[in-house]
Amino acid sequence: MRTEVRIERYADQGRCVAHIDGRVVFVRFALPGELVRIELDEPCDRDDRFWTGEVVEVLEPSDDRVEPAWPLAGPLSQGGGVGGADLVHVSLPGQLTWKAVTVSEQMNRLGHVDVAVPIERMPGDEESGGLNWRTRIEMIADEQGKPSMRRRGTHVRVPIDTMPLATRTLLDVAEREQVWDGGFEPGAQIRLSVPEPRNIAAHETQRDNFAVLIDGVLNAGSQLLDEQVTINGTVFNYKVDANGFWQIHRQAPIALATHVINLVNGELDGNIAPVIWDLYSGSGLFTLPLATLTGERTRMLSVEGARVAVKNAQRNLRAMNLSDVDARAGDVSKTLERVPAHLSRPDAVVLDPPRAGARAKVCRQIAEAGARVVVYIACDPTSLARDTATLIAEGYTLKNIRAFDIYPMTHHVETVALFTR
Ligand SMILES: C[S@@+](CC[C@H](N)C(=O)[O-])C[C@H]1O[C@@H](n2cnc3c(N)ncnc32)[C@H](O)[C@@H]1O
Repeated sequence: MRTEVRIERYADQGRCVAHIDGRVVFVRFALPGELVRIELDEPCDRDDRFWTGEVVEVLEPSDDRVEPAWPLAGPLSQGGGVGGADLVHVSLPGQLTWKAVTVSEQMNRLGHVDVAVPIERMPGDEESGGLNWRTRIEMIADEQGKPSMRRRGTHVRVPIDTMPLATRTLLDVAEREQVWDGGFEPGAQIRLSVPEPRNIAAHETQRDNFAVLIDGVLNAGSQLLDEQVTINGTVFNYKVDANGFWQIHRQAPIALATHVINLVNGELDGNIAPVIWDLYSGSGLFTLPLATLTGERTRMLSVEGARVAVKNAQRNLRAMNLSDVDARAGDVSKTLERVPAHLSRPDAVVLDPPRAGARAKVCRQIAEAGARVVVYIACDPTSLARDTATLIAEGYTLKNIRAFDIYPMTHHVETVALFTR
């Protein structure tokens, strides 16, 4: 069913809100203030609490509207529908406004704090129009064995021969490894991971620093990738599993780790022997700089659920002779129930949980351990806002909050919040 609506405001998941006869409709590819014709998703029953739909025609456009730079990810009615870039119809400044409003709204609604959270763009993104930032991409092989993406609301797989959000280095590797030519098992998951070269000389001798994984199994390149991150002038080298977690935007590891270190150092106030926890620590992106760039005799506990990532974190720590870090594999909440005495009273806690957030139990465990400083890195502002309410109830104050646009063209945003008590 098609109908005309006036778009009111931003909602979640890259959608906006409109109303039809008092009923909420979540609309894809819309912008506040616009008058648009939408196609409602079927089924839309009288008893539904809300409906969803997508813009098919823009009658009165917003100033923030642009032609999609990647039409395949745009609206279905314009031949798009493959997902992966739900703000592709929004100008780059408009994307920052969208994210700033949604983060502030969530912090207000669920965290009960009134803060403006401007969003900071990553270096290079303006020049590349919000494209060419992903160091990791995933696709599915279609019936002909070619890389493809599924068109929303259908079983149709659209073959693709490029990925505009991928870095130029990744696209070069894909070309060289003839990934776009196909030859994969239909239905297979194809994942490419290509570290961003930070050092041109090293890059030339590191032609195998990439991975093509098919259904999680290495098909070409290396299982163990070399990532390099420079933080406040110090170079850190990381071994990372090609299947494991690593920040996707080519600039995110630098921007996030630098900000985290600066926040922690700003709060430790010259403490030369602090105890620091790094929770949800992955391969040690924050652990290594926290262990070396804070106090002279910093002692640390890091906790990560993925065993392979912990093995790599331990390898990364050994390579830097960092013996004062107890890098543990396990669930964060369970591990925090049995922390060795010398690490049990942290001065600062850094946590970077998955999308669902740390949840109330972990926030309370952090508070009970007596941490004065908490640095929370969040990929979902809704979870951050919920956990903010718990931390505030535990006596913390939100002292600083910044957000980073490490997912251009999508509604996703990374927020870093500093709490003190
Ligand atoms: C957003 S990533 C952050 C990793 C790391 N800080 C980084 O930036 O590279 C979240 C990590 O939490 C881990 N994780 C998820 N749930 C967990 C849990 N309940 N206990 C421990 N680790 C968990 C995941 O395996 C993942 O590595």
